[in-house]
Amino acid sequence: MSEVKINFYPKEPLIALVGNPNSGKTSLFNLLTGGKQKVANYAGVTVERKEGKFFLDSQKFIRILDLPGVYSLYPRSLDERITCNVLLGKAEGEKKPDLVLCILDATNLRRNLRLVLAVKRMGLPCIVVLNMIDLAKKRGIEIDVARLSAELELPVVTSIGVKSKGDENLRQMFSSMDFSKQGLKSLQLLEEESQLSRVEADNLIVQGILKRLDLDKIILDPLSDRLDRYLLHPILGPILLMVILFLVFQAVFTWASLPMDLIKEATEWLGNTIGELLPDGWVRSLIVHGVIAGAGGVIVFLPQILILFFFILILEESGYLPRAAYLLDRLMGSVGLSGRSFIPLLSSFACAIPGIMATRTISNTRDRIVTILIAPLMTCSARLPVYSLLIAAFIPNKDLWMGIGLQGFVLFILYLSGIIGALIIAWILKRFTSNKTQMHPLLMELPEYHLPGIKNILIGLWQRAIIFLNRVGGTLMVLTIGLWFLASYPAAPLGATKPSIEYSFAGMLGKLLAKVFEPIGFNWEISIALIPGMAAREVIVSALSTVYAVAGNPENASEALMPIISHQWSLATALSLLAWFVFAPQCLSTIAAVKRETGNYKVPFIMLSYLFALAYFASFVTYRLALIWGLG
Ligand SMILES: Nc1nc2c(ncn2[C@@H]2O[C@H](COP(=O)(O)OP(=O)(O)OP(=O)(O)O)[C@@H](O)[C@H]2O)c(=O)[nH]1
Ligand SMILES: [Mg+2]
Repeated sequence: MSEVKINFYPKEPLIALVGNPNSGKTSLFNLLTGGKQKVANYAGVTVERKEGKFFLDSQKFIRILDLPGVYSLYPRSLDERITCNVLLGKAEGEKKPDLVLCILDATNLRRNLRLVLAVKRMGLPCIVVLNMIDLAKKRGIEIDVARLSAELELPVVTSIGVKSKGDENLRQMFSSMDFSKQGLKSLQLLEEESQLSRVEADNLIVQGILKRLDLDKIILDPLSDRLDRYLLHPILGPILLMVILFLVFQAVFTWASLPMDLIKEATEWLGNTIGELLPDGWVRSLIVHGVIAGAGGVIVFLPQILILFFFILILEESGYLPRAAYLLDRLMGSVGLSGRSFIPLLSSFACAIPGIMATRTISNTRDRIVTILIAPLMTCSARLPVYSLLIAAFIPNKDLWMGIGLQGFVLFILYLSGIIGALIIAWILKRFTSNKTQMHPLLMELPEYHLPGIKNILIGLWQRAIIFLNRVGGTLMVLTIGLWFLASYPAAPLGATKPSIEYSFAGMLGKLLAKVFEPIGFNWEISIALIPGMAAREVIVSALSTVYAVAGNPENASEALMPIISHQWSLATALSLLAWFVFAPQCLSTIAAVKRETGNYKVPFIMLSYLFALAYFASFVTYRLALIWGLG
């Protein structure tokens, strides 16, 4: 039977937001539609098309599409192709837009105007939006909007993407427009020319316009210039980058301790109170051992995740991140990657999935696949609870030097191990895959420094918290309850001498698995917890809480996990488990995302196998060395 594809296009008018990367399209999209898409101060943040609604009145609305930024309409990478396909009406399941909003960075008209000419040439109705008009004014760039509109033969409005009523002019324009097909006049199509001459011709046209509007002087931002003299200095720059990262990890431990203690006390209190209220039996065991011990064990790490993201968001919004890419370009080049891979790898510190999606900005396929393969080695936020638990239980909280704590230092080393591992793997992959394409030098735009907006940061943190809590309430809860069941049944036989969990399904399975993991120092409790931990890394924390709660002393049901493991495990085991989590692919959604983004099973299969092998090897070496040093 052949498949019949039916495309259903909603009848509402469709507006597409098009513009150079980092010109503020997503900021405006969020303002117009009330959306909460990711905004950050570097090129290539948006890599998918996103849809939202703009309501003209209580019933009528316009559909608005946010698109990846493009420099031209000759796509080089996957994300640029998405935009071009939408404009050409070739995007799957989407009609040709009825209107295009060309979003321009008003401080850089020279580059931005070229795209307007290209869009105009496509024959789509178009409105030009001069965004970042606040920055332009501050820098003394005065744009005569009426004259620009006359020059372009297009309507022009100004906007501020970061101010709450910054989209007012656009809203007014929408409300006065007739969105019927006849109401939107298409622009005249210019005749076809060869590509090169067209680029040259466009440059001349833009130059002419700028000259007539008295805007042909290049006015740079003096502050960005001055800051870059230090932050991009060949020696000082990398040192400052290291210091910044190091301080972030210190803060993750020191700032979080108070809120973490509060959450810990609250969960213990809740566990004990509910434990006392409920009669002894399976319901009490499920709620206290399964739900409260499991979820409480993980929620306690929320403050650390938020502190980490607070810094990441500030670095993103300020415009420092692409500078870090620039600083690390040579290092990345030495292992065969371009600085283009930096932003996707950096996104992977939040979670490998958006990182893998961000590889769409990499035009070279081999580079893209290598970046996808090493993305899971960047320490994602789901590892933080695991690292944090083990560090707090096994690494003494003492000062190394001048207020620098040992715990923060170990966390820094763990992050670094992932990065070094990734660089080594990239280098090996480069040796074994033929690379016929030439290395391209990094051509990346350095945006100007902005003061991060409080609102954007708060929205970003809020979203992170929601993602984390949803995972705790969803996947984690289901798996924990499942594990509680396996750990509680079948019940121990009469006259049993050992803890009941040892007679349960989980106990039996754990003992079987322990044979595989014994050489790297994992006991059967860890072995069993690794299985639900495949769904998501932080699940191992709740799984361990549940396993030990079920196995533990029923009198003190909600005893915290930390003191238990620090008693029962050797330091060698803890270090080995840390090494395991640096490398192991304990995340099924990442594997699924790789399959989706590469379209085949080969890459996810290679990823799973090499990561497991690497993790086992790293844990084995760590464990054996620790034993030799007498840490067993
Ligand atoms: N001062 C100022 N900053 C703005 C304005 N509009 C956006 N920004 C900032 O500019 C940066 C880029 O904004 P985004 O909305 O992510 O840009 P984008 O065009 O969607 O970028 P890509 O998705 O990478 O193509 C962010 O740091 C915003 O906070 C504006 O009008 N004024
Ligand atoms: Mg965007």
